[in-house]
Amino acid sequence: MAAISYSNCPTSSSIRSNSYLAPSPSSSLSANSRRPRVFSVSKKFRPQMISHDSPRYWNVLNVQDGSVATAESPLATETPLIKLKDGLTLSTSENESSEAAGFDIKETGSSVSITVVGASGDLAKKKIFPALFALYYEDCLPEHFTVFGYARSKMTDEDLRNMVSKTLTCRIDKRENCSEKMEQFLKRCFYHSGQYDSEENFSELDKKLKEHEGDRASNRLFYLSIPPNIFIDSVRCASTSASSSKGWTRVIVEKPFGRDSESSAALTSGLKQYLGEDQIFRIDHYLGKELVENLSVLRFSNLIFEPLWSRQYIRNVQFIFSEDFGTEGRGGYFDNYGIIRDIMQNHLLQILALFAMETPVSLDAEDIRNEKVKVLRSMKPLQLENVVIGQYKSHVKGGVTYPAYTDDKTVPKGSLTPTFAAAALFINNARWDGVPFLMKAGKALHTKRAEIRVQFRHVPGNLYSRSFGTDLDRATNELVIRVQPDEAIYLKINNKVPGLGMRLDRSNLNLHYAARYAKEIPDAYERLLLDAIEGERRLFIRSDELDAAWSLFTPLLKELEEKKIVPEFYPYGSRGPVGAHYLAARHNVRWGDMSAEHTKDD
Ligand SMILES: NC(=O)C1=CN([C@@H]2O[C@H](COP(=O)(O)OP(=O)(O)OC[C@H]3O[C@@H](n4cnc5c(N)ncnc54)[C@H](OP(=O)(O)O)[C@@H]3O)[C@@H](O)[C@H]2O)C=CC1
Ligand SMILES: O=C1O[C@H](COP(=O)(O)O)[C@@H](O)[C@H](O)[C@H]1O
Repeated sequence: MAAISYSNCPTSSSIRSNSYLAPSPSSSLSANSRRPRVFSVSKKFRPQMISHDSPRYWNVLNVQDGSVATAESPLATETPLIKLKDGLTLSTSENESSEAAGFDIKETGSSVSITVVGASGDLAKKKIFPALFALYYEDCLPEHFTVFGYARSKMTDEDLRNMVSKTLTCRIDKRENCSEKMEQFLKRCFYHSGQYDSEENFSELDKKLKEHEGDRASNRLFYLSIPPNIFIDSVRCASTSASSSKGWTRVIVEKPFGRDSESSAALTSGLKQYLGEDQIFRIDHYLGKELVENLSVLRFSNLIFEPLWSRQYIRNVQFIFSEDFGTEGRGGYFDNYGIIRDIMQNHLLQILALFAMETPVSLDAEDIRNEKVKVLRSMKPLQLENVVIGQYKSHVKGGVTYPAYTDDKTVPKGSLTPTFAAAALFINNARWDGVPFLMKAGKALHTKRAEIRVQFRHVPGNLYSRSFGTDLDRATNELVIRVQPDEAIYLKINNKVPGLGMRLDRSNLNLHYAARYAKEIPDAYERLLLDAIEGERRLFIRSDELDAAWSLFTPLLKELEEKKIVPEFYPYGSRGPVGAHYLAARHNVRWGDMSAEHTKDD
């Protein structure tokens, strides 16, 4: 039966788990929620749970008149409430059996307040507030929600609204009622100025939050959009003075999660002094990108890919990230981290884990994260000989001078911090033994792009090998998942050029998102914020994943720093250090984005 949703939100988990591919209705539910629950009691309302299409929405049958209502599950709200349409709420003691559960009708609903800690900062302005507005525009936020900005800067509610309004867009021009929606959204935004280590200031925030929450069950989400050295202080103050007493409290933590294994472990134990692991949402925004989400769909819902997904057919896999701008404005932060910590250890490694994992038991967060962590734990720590590092230098092009990394005033002169790195990694398991997984990440390169390239093996005894000359690599299939920009999935195949002769050509079977779908793709932060509100942890990083990720990179990072390895300098706007080609060649790999036939379109 189709779920009846009272929300128009096109991206809520109810819709996502209810895809046309029709996974089993319970496929995205936690183990606890899989058992059908039957609630019955009061004379007036005798709702009976008949299906749960998502963790968030349950279809509830009124056994008296046979009508079906969509209810928000207590699992989603983490409060013992089942919210029916029209603001009615059934509260229940969450009885697991089919025994009477004791419903009691209250005319309230739960509220969610989202506090952006560090609201005056770059990320808040650039990503978080716009994502919240987009969710509001799409009707994805709960009916009773409030957004609070918190930072030291002195601002009024009105100042915050002015600041936020400058970055809000409806993403696509001429969307209906955009300015009214913006006004309505801004009315829900408030500001409180305070120190990050002041329990008193957080108590003041708590008071303001309570004024907005009223009698409702109150759920609170804190987004730590602040430098990492103040994460723990903020969490201590938020949890002791501003956590919810009648609902859930969750904290989204932004990267960097430490600089190495030790600092990451210290951060985790610091956070866990005040929060349970289930309250911590470690964000890696690459996991929220549409094509990264699609990776598992592509692999597990198409018969043609999964059988090929192993060392038997795949020669190598490449994860490529490039930006055509430098560290502009973020040099101070970047110099302490470098490209390996900024991009490889998190974004690219997370994609690798998703790419290489075994089929999870279900789409449950824990099942997926269990498989990802197994991949990470099967990998050898990175060796220096399998890494190339680079740093961009100044370059003059068309009369314009592009700066060197060290020209940034916030970067120490003579800094050896890499702005580019290439690496070869290996997964020591039966599926991937011997297959090089190459990563390449760089700033100030010739293009902005993130993609996954899967290069397949040669066709054994290829009948047409003469048509390819001596370069058999040109004849192999390559699957490209272009994460951004201009999202696409395409497969390079060999085909005959039409005509009477027998000439072969290479063509792309292309799923080009802009051509296939009229609808714009939501920003990663929208998906992740919605998931955090809904308690969906699949796209957030669990602490054991984080430990395993750091174990792979920490020895290398220490060696680079202790030996003061000098990066290879490459001109701003170039294709990066040539060392990356030698590294690939040593593993019999050619970078897919560098091949002679690589054109702008692919
Ligand atoms: N910006 C980006 O694109 C990305 C950022 N991140 C991460 O997100 C978090 C926020 O990033 P971003 O917004 O760029 O950070 P900002 O440097 O802009 O800092 C955010 C806010 O924190 C406060 N703050 C800054 N420095 C200090 C300090 N030393 N002590 C106390 N408070 C301070 C400031 O607010 P006030 O002075 O008003 O208190 C500032 O507006 C960081 O952890 C960053 O690494 C992750 C991915 C991308
Ligand atoms: O986490 C980070 O990501 C951005 C790139 O994100 P994108 O979504 O714009 O591709 C990168 O610029 C930044 O250095 C890094 O910290």
